[in-house]
Amino acid sequence: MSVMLHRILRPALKQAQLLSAVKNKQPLWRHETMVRASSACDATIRSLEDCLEVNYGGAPMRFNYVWLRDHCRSDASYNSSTNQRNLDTASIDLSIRPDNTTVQDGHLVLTWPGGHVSKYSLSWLAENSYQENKQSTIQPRILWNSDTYKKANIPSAKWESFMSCDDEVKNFLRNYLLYGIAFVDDVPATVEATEAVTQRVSLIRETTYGRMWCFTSDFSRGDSAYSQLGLDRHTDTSYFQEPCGIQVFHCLKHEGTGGRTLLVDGFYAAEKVRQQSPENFELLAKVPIRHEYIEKSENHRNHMTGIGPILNVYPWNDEMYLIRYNNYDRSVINIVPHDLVRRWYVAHRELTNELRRPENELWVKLTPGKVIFIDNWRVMHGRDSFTGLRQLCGCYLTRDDVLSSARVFGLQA
Ligand SMILES: C[N+](C)(C)CCCC[C@H](N)C(=O)O
Ligand SMILES: O=C(O)CCC(=O)C(=O)O
Ligand SMILES: [Fe+2]
Repeated sequence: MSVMLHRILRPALKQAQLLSAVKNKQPLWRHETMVRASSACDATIRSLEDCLEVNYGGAPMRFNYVWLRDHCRSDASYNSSTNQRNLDTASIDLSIRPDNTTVQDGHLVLTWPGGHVSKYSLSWLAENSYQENKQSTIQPRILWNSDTYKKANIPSAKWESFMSCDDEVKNFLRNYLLYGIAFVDDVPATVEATEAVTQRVSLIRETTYGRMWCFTSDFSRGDSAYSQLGLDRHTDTSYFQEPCGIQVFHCLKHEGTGGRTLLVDGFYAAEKVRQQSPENFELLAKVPIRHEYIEKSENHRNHMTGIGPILNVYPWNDEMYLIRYNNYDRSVINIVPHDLVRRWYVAHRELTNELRRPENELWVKLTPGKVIFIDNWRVMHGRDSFTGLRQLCGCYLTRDDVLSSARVFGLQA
């Protein structure tokens, strides 16, 4: 029974399920939904040609013999204090089969030729079976447009508790993972405080723009961000082979008009394209596009390029994980045959139309004290043109470290 519960909760929660789970404060994540098998002897085993079939509550699970030997958790094979493998996988006979197979005390026990014994808890096997994982999402998300984001009424974290209380950081990260944006309020309007806030969740990713950057419309760099011009929705550092994962902004000062920040959930728009025109979605996910940053000024010389499709999708479950969309920084298309080029422009237009629907635009005015974290692999940002002195500080964060912090809190990322 407990195993069944585990099986029902764990696979990819769909949008509606996610929303109602959030509302009812039910567990959303892998670690929170894990339910251990209580009964020891409800498994049956069948030895097949190259795998073992384990029947343990849900759908039959199949484990390849080499996989089983490779995943042995005995001290000789695995160091459970460092969580690293000791075993040399290349030493396993690829036609290995166990001499003996039994189930004892909720564990599968295998004796291999030569006498080595491997034990696996049945619940661990259930968690790690292909049958359990094939449909699961790596990153559950709630896709939004302006209306649904506002209706969700997500609270901002507050500086005082954010700096002192881990639960506040956990809640903040939960929202960040689900929506791709999250706010911390009441932050002192300084670069130092902004840096301190980011260091509660991650390491700062230093780039050519610096570690913490503070910029204004002074044209100090060869980029339109350093002007008073409006900027259409885009993701940053599209010209990196690995675009920065997270962007942090804090407006320290604005004496003038305009300059609101535009936010658009790129995955929401791209999923619309996937539903309406799968062939266009596929073009955007396959055709390689180069982005480029060429800067040649007195103080800075840069030539960065990043090549990849606009939409990046995990091949095993079709889940989107990265959108690279920046029409300013998109470079020459010269590695795509002309007939594909035409079709790509049609697909790009459809995505752009979705991204530009007014109902998808969330506008916020960043004011001193309000720090925003933006998932730069998912949510686009832009701004209104503005007048007067406007000073923005912030930084990029290393994605791996943000996700690591989230996992340490038991969140699924
Ligand atoms: C954020 N900061 C002002 C430091 C840099 C802006 C980089 C702008 C560039 N066009 C891009 O989209 O990547
Ligand atoms: O000025 C802004 O609000 C944002 C500019 C921008 O797109 C950037 O700095 O990445
Ligand atoms: Fe930007």
